[in-house]
Amino acid sequence: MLCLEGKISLQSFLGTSIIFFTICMFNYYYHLTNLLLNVFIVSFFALNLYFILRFFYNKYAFAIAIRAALLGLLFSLGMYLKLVAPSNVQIFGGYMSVMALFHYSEFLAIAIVQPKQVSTDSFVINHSPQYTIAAVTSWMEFFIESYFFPGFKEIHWLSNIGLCVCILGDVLRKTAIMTAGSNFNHLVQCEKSSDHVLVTHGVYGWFRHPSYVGWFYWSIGTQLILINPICIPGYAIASWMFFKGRIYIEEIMLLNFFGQQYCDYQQQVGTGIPFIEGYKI
Ligand SMILES: C[S@@+](CC[C@H](N)C(=O)[O-])C[C@H]1O[C@@H](n2cnc3c(N)ncnc32)[C@H](O)[C@@H]1O
Repeated sequence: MLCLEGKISLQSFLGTSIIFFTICMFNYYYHLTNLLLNVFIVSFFALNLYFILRFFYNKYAFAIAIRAALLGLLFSLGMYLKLVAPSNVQIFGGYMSVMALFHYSEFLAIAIVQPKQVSTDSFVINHSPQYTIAAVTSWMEFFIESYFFPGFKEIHWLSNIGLCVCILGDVLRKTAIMTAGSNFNHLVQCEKSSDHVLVTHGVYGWFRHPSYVGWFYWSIGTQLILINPICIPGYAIASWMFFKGRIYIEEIMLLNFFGQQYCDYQQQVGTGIPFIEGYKI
């Protein structure tokens, strides 16, 4: 059974996705309004969402509902742009949908496996200042290049490869969360809880850090979608450095928790991210 927070988020995400996508498609097929007007209509509804949700939900539920609803709106707006925007902007629509789906499904996955710990942080929207700076930098690169070299952003087959990388990365990450279940936590745990067990089956039999492997490739995939020649290597290097540090710290804790059992696991299974060894005794 999905917890209350999960249900609220699902209703809000699906509600706005379906409503806005239907409005956009109706407009698109019957040529009722043009693209810019549609973007304006969706933005106007987004403002109204605030008041509608505030009316229905208490403060806590509202904080979840508004985030999920806005992500649903971003998801549907992205799909719409992918279909109807000028050719050099279409790929930004795909990027918007991928981002929205990733952040919403992070929340939903935690709501399923860790219902007692789910909070607005579970959307990982404001993961860290570096994450936000990286996102804004990639948007700037996209729009500058799309203005000066529009043809460059029309290599759709390349962008679609990025889309596939993102989908596979996200599926791997969510599979890892589901496999680890209540042992999974967005924050690296420094104290072992009594019910924490070492997971080594399923995707944890392929890689020691499958959710990081998925996130690593997903992050590079987002830049491939945007065909951002500067951010593609930039994201690869930044993500690699981030996960190298994260895995090192996490494995010190895991060795403390599970001792020889974790040592044996390290011998049998690699981290999954190229050239990252983890912490070895
Ligand atoms: C954000 S999760 C990441 C899990 C793992 N590194 C991955 O990439 O799938 C971090 C939490 O998972 C726990 N964890 C990591 N690997 C684990 C494993 N194989 N079995 C059980 N718990 C694990 C850690 O103790 C930490 O609190």
